[in-house]
Amino acid sequence: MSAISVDGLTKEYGDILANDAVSFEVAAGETFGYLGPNGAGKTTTIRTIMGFQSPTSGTASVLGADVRDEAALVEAKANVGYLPSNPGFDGTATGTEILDLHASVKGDSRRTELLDLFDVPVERKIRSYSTGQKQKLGLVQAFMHDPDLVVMDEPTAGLDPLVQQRFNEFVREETANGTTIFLSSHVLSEVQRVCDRVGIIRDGRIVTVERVGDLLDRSGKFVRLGVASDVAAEDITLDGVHDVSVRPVDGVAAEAAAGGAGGAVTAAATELTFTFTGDLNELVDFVDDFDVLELDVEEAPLEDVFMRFYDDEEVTV
Ligand SMILES: Nc1ncnc2c1ncn2[C@@H]1O[C@H](COP(=O)(O)OP(=O)(O)OP(=O)(O)O)[C@@H](O)[C@H]1O
Repeated sequence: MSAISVDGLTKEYGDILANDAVSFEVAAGETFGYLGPNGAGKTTTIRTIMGFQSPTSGTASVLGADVRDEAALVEAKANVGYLPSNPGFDGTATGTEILDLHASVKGDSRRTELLDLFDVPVERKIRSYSTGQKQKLGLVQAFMHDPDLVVMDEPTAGLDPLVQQRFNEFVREETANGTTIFLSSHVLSEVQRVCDRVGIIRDGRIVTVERVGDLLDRSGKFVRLGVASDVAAEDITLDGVHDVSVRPVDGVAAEAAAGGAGGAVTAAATELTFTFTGDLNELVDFVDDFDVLELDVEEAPLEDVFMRFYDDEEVTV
């Protein structure tokens, strides 16, 4: 049985089609990332699968309970943790009071362990919390009853890099222990660190659902190569190179890029940028023939990935 099954889910808000026949499955034990830019429809799907709003058409099930069957969903949700985006806790309550309330409904067998990990000032009133402290309280609340499935809407928003790293390790440990995790994000690199598979949504429609490794292989790398010679786009003859752009760099810039001190650099220099979908070993062999001043290899930006999917879609429609 899938932990989450979404089937033709459509949600309209008046004239706005926020989810358009969205379908995907999240297997039990999987960590699934739901990716998309602002306004793509992620929160709409999450709120619908959590039963906070009804679908216009289509359906979804959570731990086997159809979201349109209120009684079944309430029962299933005893085993689900949920972290909304920007959790809106009552500002006049303390963290402890919030956790006590949730504990009375679902339990809190892991409260102490999680508070040690995420370090929340639980004795203080929520209105004095920073954004990150509220988010950490939300994480403790989502996991403290040791649920089988945790659904999180942008869980790392507002977390500093150290806590983000702690969160990533924690998610990997939870997955290893068999918990199913569904999280939304608009940052591919973040999802890439913890998720097995991703679903990408744009303008309310699923663009792709695939394994993170496959997605990154198809998306390629963004390469910036600085060389101490005059190079044209046609000189980059390597398989897997796309969208080459060439910019001559003046002597001073070349010297700075090379980290050289003193003495003007007279040779021409070139900065090339391109997307690379080939074998990185071949890229390394290829650049060995140049006098390399700079080489950066990064994940392709998420927007480029989205654009490529749109291009693909246009071709096939
Ligand atoms: N209650 C609502 N009433 C009207 N329109 C809504 C409502 N909630 C969301 N929308 C619209 O539906 C679309 C999808 O919004 P949604 O919040 O699901 O996107 P999102 O992917 O979660 O975005 P973000 O990353 O910015 O949180 C947007 O155009 C949004 O303006």
